[in-house]
Amino acid sequence: MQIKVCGMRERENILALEREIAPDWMGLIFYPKSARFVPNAESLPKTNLQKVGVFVNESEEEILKRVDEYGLSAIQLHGKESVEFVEALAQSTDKEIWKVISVKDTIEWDLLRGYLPFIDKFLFDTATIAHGGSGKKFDWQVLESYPFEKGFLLSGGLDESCADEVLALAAKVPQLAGVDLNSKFEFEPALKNIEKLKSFKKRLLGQEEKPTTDN
Ligand SMILES: O=C(O)c1ccccc1NCC(=O)[C@H](O)[C@H](O)COP(=O)(O)O
Repeated sequence: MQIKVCGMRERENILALEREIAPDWMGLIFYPKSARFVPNAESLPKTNLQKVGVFVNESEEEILKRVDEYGLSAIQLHGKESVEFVEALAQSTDKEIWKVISVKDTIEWDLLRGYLPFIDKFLFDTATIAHGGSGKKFDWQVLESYPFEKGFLLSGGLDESCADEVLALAAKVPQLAGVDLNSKFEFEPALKNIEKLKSFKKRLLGQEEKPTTDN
């Protein structure tokens, strides 16, 4: 099960994330209206973490510029990007492309089919006017009918208490490849609580120490 920690920006916090959590992915948000917006590359520390850039209805030119500038390994499209847009982007880059699906109540699976040849993952997040970072969960039951082989990430309001529920869903839907953690693990926007992340990771990956008994 992969872990993505999204909305990182602060130098020492990123270094602590790498040292203490070593997630599979670190998300950098390039949507100017987000409170977690990353304005420039200079303030970020050097890190070996794989970076995914989060974009909302951004132009291909701007996305590719950020890919080079920030050394992104993946591109997360978090707006209303069409299949045609994603196809063109896939022809211009060898980086992973993740398409976000914003979930209200139901998902029309057939509408997603067109993205499949051009993306590496779907990411399911809660629909919100701000596009992301809502801290709200959607009803994960809709994912139980996920019809594709392609892996996906689960996002939207995940918190410390979710680990068992995530594992239960993964047992039913093995395409669930990982989780995306954000606002429920923050002291303030873009400043993550490393201890909370640590305890969630232990629970999710089954490394939690079991209490010992005396007999
Ligand atoms: O987090 C933001 O501020 C944000 C704003 C606009 C578009 C995307 C944004 N975040 C992208 C993510 O992938 C978040 O991790 C995802 O929305 C879940 O956030 P949360 O509900 O806070 O766990």
